Amino acid sequence: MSTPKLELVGLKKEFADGSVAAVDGIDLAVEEGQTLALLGPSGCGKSTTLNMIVGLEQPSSGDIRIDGRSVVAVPPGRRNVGLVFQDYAVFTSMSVRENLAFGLRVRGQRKAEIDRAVGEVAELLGLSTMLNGNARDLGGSELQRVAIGRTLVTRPAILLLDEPLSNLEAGTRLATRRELRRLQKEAGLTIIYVTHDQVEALSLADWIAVMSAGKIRQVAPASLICQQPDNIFVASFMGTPPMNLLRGALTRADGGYVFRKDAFVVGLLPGTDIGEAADLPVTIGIRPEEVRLCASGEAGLPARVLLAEPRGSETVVTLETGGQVIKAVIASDHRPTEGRDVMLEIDAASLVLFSGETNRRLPMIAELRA
Ligand SMILES: Nc1ncnc2c1ncn2[C@@H]1O[C@H](COP(=O)(O)OP(=O)(O)OP(=O)(O)O)[C@@H](O)[C@H]1O
Repeated sequence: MSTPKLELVGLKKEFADGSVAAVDGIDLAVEEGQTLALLGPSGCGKSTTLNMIVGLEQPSSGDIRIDGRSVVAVPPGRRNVGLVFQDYAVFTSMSVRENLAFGLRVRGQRKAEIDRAVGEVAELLGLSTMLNGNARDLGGSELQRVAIGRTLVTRPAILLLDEPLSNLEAGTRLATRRELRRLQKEAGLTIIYVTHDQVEALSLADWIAVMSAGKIRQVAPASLICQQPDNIFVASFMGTPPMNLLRGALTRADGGYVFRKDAFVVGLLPGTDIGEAADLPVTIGIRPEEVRLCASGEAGLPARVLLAEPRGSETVVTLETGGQVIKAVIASDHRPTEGRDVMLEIDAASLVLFSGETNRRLPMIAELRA
């Protein structure tokens, strides 16, 4: 296996005045050319992690390796890591060109080299026609691109982006997101992208690391993390709306198992062997996208529609079934009326089980079946 571009090993940060660790022993590897999103609620330790990678904060313990070499003792300017904050850090008294050239000029590079590097980065970021304009005349998206460009001209081995889109309004944010995606593909950069916005993380990153309370709860490909959360924290954090989580018990039935919570009963695939989980308390995870409303006359679980909230082509439906309240996401053209009785179907192969004791995912039923 190749050496990861960046590796965090048991990385920990305790601030002098705090009783809890802001970053509590995290392990993470990012391969060259990958974009990894560090995703988690406010205060979970994302920025502190970035600050340690770039060298603005010193770890309490653990190691940071770039290309296999520890950089903990290397001063920030020599780590070859670029950090872009949400506040653009652009000099509004300067032109775009001067802003882009700044980092190379302070390093004493020759004018010809600076011009070439600035030209390349401006081209990559779609700023070529704006080079002579003043930064104070730029809009939010352009300012953010200049901020990224100022970092890119120094050719960082790793680019760290800390909530780079959060100061932009919705329309500009979408456009800048597309620009970032293109940049990342064209320049083959290794990027760590900090955000609390999962839609942004899912659309920009190849891998997602979900953080809470200073710890990494799961690292998984963006395409898998919603379907296969490792634990209840990730299951309840990912997805809009997140997975329905019901705590109940498994009992054996007809050579397979059923999950029961009061009057809510759902069968698991017959013949599924979930070993130690049998007769133990479990939490079942039902993705809202896997709850289907049956056509009229079709048999299913009886339910009542409590609420139907359209959001464009999809509608989030809140249902009461067997004494439980669950959410379903269905196509808006099949939107049911509030208060109506319906039948629903839940695909047994899509259910996710968590141990009631450890809150960790038990082997996926779908995996066992494969
Ligand atoms: N310089 C500091 N001194 C003391 N505590 C700090 C310091 N910086 C951060 N913290 C604390 O460490 C924890 C993690 O903060 P951090 O800013 O890394 O989280 P975050 O996930 O980036 O949050 P946000 O999304 O709000 O920026 C918080 O409890 C915060 O109050």
